[in-house]
Amino acid sequence: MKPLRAILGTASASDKIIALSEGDDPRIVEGAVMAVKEGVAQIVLVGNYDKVSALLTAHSGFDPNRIEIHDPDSSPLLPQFAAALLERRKHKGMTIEMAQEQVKNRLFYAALLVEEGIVDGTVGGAVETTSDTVRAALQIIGTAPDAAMVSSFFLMLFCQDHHDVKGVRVFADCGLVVDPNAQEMAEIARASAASYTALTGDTARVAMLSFSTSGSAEHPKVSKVVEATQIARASDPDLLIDGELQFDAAFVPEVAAKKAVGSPLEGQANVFVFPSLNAGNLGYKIAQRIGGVEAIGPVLQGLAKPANDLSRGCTSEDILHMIAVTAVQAQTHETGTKS
Ligand SMILES: CC(C)(COP(=O)(O)OP(=O)(O)OC[C@H]1O[C@@H](n2cnc3c(N)ncnc32)[C@H](O)[C@@H]1OP(=O)(O)O)[C@@H](O)C(=O)NCCC(=O)NCCS
Ligand SMILES: CC(=O)OP(=O)(O)O
Repeated sequence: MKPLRAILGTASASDKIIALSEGDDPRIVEGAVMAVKEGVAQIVLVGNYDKVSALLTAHSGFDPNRIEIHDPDSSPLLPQFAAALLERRKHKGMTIEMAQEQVKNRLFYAALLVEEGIVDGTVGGAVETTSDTVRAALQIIGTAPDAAMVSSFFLMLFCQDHHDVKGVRVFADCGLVVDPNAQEMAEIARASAASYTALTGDTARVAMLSFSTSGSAEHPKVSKVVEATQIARASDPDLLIDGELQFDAAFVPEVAAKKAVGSPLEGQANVFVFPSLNAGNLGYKIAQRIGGVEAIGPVLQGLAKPANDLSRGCTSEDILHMIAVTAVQAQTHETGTKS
C-alpha cells in the first residue's frame, strides 16, 4: 500500500536507531531482522544476552553482529541510568536503591536508552501490557513541552478488495486515555490530526464520534462530544472537524448526506476520534479482526521523544511497521513538527 511504502521509505532515509525492549521474543527478533535487512532502521535489542543471541543466530544468512544487544542485567550503562531515573522519579519518593533495581526492567531500560539520547525511539508491548509499556514511557520520557497530554492512535490501513475506499485512516484513542473529558478529547483530536498529516502528508478530516449524529440523541455523553468539537474548533479554526457523528455518518458519503446534512466532512473523514477507550479499543479490534483492516499501533503522541506500544497479538510484520512509524516520528521530532 502506497502510504505504508512511503512511511517505510521515510524511515529508511532517516537512518534512526530504534530499541526493541522485548528482544527475547521471536516475533520481535524477526521484525528486527526484517528492519535491518530492508534498511528501515538500525536496531538495538534489549534482553538476556544469551537468549537474544540464540534467536538472532537462528536467522540463517543474517549476520547477527548487525544488531546490537543490551542486557539490562549486565549493561555498563546501569549506573548512568539509575542516576537519570532517580532524577526523574525522586519527587515520587524513589531512592537510589529503588532506581538501581528498576533500571533492570526492560521497559524502563529501553525508555532510558531514548531519554539519554543513545537511541532515537523505542517499541515494546508485544509481551508486556499496554499499561506497563506506556507507564515506562510516561515516567521516563514524559510529555512534550508543546503537548497538553499523551494519547495514542492506530494507523488503520484499508487495503483489502472489499474495502470500497482504500487508504490510511487514524483511529484514536484506542490504547491509552480511558475516559477523556471534553478538553482531553479535543486534545486527542488535535494531536491525531497532526499525526495523520505528519505520517501521510495529507490534510486531516476529523470526525468526533458518538452514538448520535447532529443532535439525533440527547445525553451527557453526547454533549461531551459536542463540547470537545467546539473546543478543538476554537483552538484551531483551520482544522477540518465535525461532531457529534456516528461512524456511518463519518465514513459513508451516502449516509452523511441523509444524517449529517451540511457536514464539512461529507462522510469522508480520515481521522476518527472515539469518545472513550471502551469504544476505541473495541472499534479498532473489530475493524481489524472482522473487517480485515491492518492496524498499526498504539502509536503514542504527545511524548517528548518517540516510544510506542504494540498489541500482544502482533506479528513480526506489525513490528516492522511500528519500527518504521517510530523512526518517522523521531525524524518529525528532530524537524520540530508538533504532534
Ligand atoms: C497509561 C496508564 C497506564 C497511565 O496510568 P497512571 O496510573 O496514570 O500511571 P502513572 O501514575 O504511573 O503515571 C505516570 C505519570 O504519567 C502521568 N500521566 C498519566 N497519564 C498521562 C497522560 N495521558 N498524559 C500525560 N501524562 C500522563 C501521571 O500523572 C504520572 O505523573 P507523575 O510523573 O507525577 O507520576 C493508564 O492510563 C492506563 O492503564 N491506560 C489504559 C491502558 C490500556 O489498558 N489500554 C488497553 C489496551 S491498548
Ligand atoms: C492495543 C491493545 O489492545 O493491546 P493488547 O492487545 O496488548 O491489550
